[in-house]
Amino acid sequence: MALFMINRYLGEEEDCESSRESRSRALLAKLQEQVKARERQSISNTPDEDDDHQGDKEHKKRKCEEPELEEVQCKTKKSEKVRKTDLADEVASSAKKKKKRKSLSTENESMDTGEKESNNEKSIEITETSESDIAENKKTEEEENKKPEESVEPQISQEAKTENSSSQSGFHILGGFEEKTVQKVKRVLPQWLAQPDVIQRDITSNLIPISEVPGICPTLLKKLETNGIQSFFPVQAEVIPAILESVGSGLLVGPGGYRPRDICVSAPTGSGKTLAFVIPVVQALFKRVVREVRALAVLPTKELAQQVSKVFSTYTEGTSLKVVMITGQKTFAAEQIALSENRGGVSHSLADIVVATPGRLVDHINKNSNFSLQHVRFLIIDEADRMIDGMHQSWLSQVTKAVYRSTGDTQASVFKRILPGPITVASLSPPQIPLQKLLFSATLTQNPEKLQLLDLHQPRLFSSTHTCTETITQIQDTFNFPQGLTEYYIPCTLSKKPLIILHFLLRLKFSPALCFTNSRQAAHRLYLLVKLFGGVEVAEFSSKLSPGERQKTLKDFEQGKIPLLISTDAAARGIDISGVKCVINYDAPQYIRTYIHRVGRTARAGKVGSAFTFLLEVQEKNFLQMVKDAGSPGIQRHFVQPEALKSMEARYEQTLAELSKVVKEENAKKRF
Ligand SMILES: Nc1ncnc2c1ncn2[C@@H]1O[C@H](COP(=O)(O)OP(=O)(O)OP(=O)(O)O)[C@@H](O)[C@H]1O
Repeated sequence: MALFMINRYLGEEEDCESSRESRSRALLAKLQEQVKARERQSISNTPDEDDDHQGDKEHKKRKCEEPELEEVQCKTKKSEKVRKTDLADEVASSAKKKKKRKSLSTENESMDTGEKESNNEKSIEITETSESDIAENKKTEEEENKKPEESVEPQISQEAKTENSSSQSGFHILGGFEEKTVQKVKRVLPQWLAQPDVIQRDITSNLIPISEVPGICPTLLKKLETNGIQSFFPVQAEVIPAILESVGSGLLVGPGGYRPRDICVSAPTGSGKTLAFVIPVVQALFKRVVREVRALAVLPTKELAQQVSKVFSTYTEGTSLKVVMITGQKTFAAEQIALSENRGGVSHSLADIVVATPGRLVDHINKNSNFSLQHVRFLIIDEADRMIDGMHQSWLSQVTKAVYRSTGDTQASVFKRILPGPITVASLSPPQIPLQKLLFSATLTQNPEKLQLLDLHQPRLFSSTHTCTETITQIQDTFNFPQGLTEYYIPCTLSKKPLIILHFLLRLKFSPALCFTNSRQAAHRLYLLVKLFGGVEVAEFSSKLSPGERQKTLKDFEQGKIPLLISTDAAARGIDISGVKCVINYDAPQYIRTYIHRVGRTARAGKVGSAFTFLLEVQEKNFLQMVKDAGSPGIQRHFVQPEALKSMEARYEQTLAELSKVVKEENAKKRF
């Protein structure tokens, strides 16, 4: 029975060593045969002019082959790495002999020599004569790796060609200028990232009745039905049983006494990721006896924390489980009171589930001595890619410290927590409460280096973007877009942008519409312009508003009181506003992740929606390439006829004049 599993990142190098050695031996034998044949041939040949030349060639070839032979012999003995070093040594020693040399730096060279030189620009040496040896050594090395079974004949004739051409110029240029098929650099991902559990992207045709998903308790099934959930979305049907399975042995020990695997989920915007963690976490906590903070959900913004806290509260309602939100919306003291109480001189937790923003969470860890994370079983990181980017705040290391903080209690507790190290018999005894990380995002990075920052334990990935290692050639991450989303771009000029917005709202009745700008100033200016133009109710949403104002604005927009909401990226991530028919990127987003989250405010939960991006001529090429590379199913061109805007132009000019007055007034007010 396997006691534990060791994951190795073997990549493509797996088992290459022995096959390379046998290939090297085969090549060596062939080369030796070849040399003997030529020797025989040269003895039998009568010397005429051509033959002399041929003899010269043969001599040169042999000369060229000698290092090749040596090299191959070396190869049979040494590993790939050592061979590379030998080659480098040969280059160096040959270089010493020749004094005249030049250095040429070229990126093409690195492509030609494939993996070996793919990372850096290389310095290529140009010498008068014997660099051909080096070149041939290199070639042999390459060809040996590529097609070992081929005869050496083509190499030699190619060699002769190179020599002919070099004899005209007097020196050899190594690589770079011949047309060669360039090998694409393949990205090698660790197995858990390369082979995830696949989640279906199409929600509507993959709904699973809630009763068919195993392990959900009757209380929660009833609550789901009460909240209008008859079926689970694909991400929920996959992830809920996986989390429930990891708490199969109870809250205090992992399955079989081992630490459970961390779970990462990458699924499109609006695919129902929130319920995918709320349901299993709530069900797992039903079993708890003493109230302690056992689940901690961390989100990047107050609005998102509020949204998630609301879902937790819905499913814990009527139970003894308590949800507390710490985001800075209330005062620190008020949050302290909500988190714990002092009874008989001993602090008792009042929360089972804490939903927090990282800044406020760190404040409580450092300044609230009654706030304990020592019993946390689930650490939920929503919008995980954004949270990784915010890692410079070191919130995660502070949380980890707080989770494994020693109480100073010298009494040996059965469930004492120590920072987990490698799995050994000693480390498994006594068992301890495991900390399981649950990561969720629509744009989870596939960059192992970034994910490494989260210190994941044997992670398991659920992803709707299934990419197999063999096919991955690009470095950029690819993502899945919601099935019901139609993407458009609108070629336009700066001055026409506001008119097109008005045309969309007033004529085409594209509402409710959520319009994104790249800055607070731009959002405010556009808001003023549309308001002054008249004919459509409009509101703005940005960090300029107070949390209360932001909440009210979102509510009014959701209720249909405001058909157009102009926002910064403050509303781009995670915000779930039902019924948004259309997203307009008034300013094209700079990053693909921003684009995916912005357009993901529509076409949610299996519904349809459209996204329009205004593009200036200079932006078109790069933007369309970025969207294509990210895996977009296709972005269509939508052209707005200038005639369609004509009738609005006079009023628009007038509005612009009014706008400059209003802006001046506002600026003057700010000064006083
Ligand atoms: N099984 C379900 N049946 C019906 N509606 C659901 C179901 N699951 C989730 N929803 C609804 O789908 C909407 C989107 O869900 P949620 O906000 O969890 O998406 P998400 O994947 O977290 O999106 P984002 O990546 O943008 O944050 C919500 O309004 C939610 O109530």
